[in-house]
Amino acid sequence: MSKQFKGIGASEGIAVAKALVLAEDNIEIKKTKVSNIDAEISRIENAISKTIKDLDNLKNTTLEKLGPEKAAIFDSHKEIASDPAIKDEIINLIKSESICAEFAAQQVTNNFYEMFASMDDPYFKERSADVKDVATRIIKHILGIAIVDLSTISEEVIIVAEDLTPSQTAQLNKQFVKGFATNIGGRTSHAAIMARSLEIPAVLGLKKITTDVKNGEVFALNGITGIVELDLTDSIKANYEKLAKEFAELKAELQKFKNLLSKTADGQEKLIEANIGSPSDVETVIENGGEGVGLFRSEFLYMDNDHFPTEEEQYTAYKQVMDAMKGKLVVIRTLDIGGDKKLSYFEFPHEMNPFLGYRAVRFTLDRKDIFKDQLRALLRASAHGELGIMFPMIATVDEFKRAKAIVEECKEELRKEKIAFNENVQVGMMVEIPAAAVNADKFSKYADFFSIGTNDLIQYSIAADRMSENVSYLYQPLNPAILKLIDLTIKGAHKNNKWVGMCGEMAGDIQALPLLLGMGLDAFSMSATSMLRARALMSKITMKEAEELANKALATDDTPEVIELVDAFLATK
Ligand SMILES: C=C(OP(=O)(O)O)C(=O)O
Ligand SMILES: [Mg+2]
Repeated sequence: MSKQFKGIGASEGIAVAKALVLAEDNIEIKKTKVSNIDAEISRIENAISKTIKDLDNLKNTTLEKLGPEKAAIFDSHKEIASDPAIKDEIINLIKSESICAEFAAQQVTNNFYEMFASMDDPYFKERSADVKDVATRIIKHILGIAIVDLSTISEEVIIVAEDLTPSQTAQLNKQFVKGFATNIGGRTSHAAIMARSLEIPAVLGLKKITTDVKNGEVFALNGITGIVELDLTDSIKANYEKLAKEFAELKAELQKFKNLLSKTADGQEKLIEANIGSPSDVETVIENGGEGVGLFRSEFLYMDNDHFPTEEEQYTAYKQVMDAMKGKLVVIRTLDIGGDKKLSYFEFPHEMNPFLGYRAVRFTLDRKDIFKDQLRALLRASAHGELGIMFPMIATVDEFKRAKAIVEECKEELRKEKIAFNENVQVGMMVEIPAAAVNADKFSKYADFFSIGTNDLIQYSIAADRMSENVSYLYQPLNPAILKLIDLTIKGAHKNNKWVGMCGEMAGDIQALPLLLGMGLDAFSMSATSMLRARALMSKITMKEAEELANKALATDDTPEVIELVDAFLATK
């Protein structure tokens, strides 16, 4: 019998290969008293300069292999290695306690590590891994321990390790490293980000995979499901090999769609776009052939900050996205804060139901000062491409009109200040509250476009918290009641010749795609890695068959019937 372990699928793909288990760096360091203090100081100084040299080399190879953004990790490593505070503390400890350099280095870097690791903020938690990586390198240099170079691997393996440090991942050669499995780490750890850039399948957070699998043992890893399987029988192994081959073929097939327009089989053009949370996400959008950004969740600019970002700070971020998208439509949503999205520097009033409370446009309409900083930044960014400004959580026509009036007020200010902006910038709204969906034909008299936010629309329509496991059985995008609200929204927009997109997760759902096409959705905005699959499927569907399917689905009584219809339809594609 084979054995299965479940971890976090952090980078898609399937691999079957021999395990290369990396031994943990358990370097034993004794507290040794020394008499020659100067000699110890030169040992630490030499080790730090060797470390900095290594990091320069790693930065250069990463720059060549993965580009500037990934190489930047080694700048932060270099900052740690050359931090005078760390070096001075080590030297002071050597002097005050007359101890050896390695012990002092371990002591000081451990303090920094623990300080970062104990912070609540995930950013700093992850920086602790950087401190550890740099510290290990310095200590190995002090002790003259060889630093394993993973770039020399010359047979096909899956690397198994406690964690993979950024410097280790940067050395991996895709030709031989077929995957990696680690005890710790999650989807946002460095190892995960690197794995996705290198397109190496990875399963992280497997807890004790370094002891579960033996060095040299052939095992399988599925980066999509997060499953790792050991003690493979011949037939299970063959099945994984088949899946790996199919995955590789599918990926190659999808690449063909990268530079194609999104079209149905009968030539109806649509837009397939991406949702992003920060300017750095744009790179992946372009790599995956995105035809625009359908949702930039601007709240991340506010959440990753210690103050409300200024007009200038926001303008810089928005302009960066506009420039990178080179004239393709970029829809930026104004601040959608409140609910579960909190700010460290602002206290929201305590409410019984924060998701139904003071949030998003309800907050910005109340805090015109904060709203205007954002709107001015957005208008200024509109001069650099094709921008859509979008308001979240609009519930009434009056709210939309009030928000739009503030845009007009900002435009007037900018005109007076002779600051450039696009006079015809589109101003639209999210449809994520049932009241807006039901009356979409009224809203579309005023809004230039809609984007359906199904993540919230579903939870508000079915009264099922999108976060609750207990009621997840109710949270069904394919519920015919949800389809009816989507249909009303699309018809309501088209009645006044406005376009309508979708930026909730449902837009990237393969089962939903034929139905959305059939109902007439114009733009589909999803995670960047789902775009090519959606474009490929779209190319196989005619509008006529999609419309017939949607009509049948709208006439059903409940979700299982819709699923049955869609699955039968997809089986023919
Ligand atoms: C896209 C949406 O917004 P968010 O997930 O940010 O609430 C939505 O509600 O569908
Ligand atoms: Mg929402």
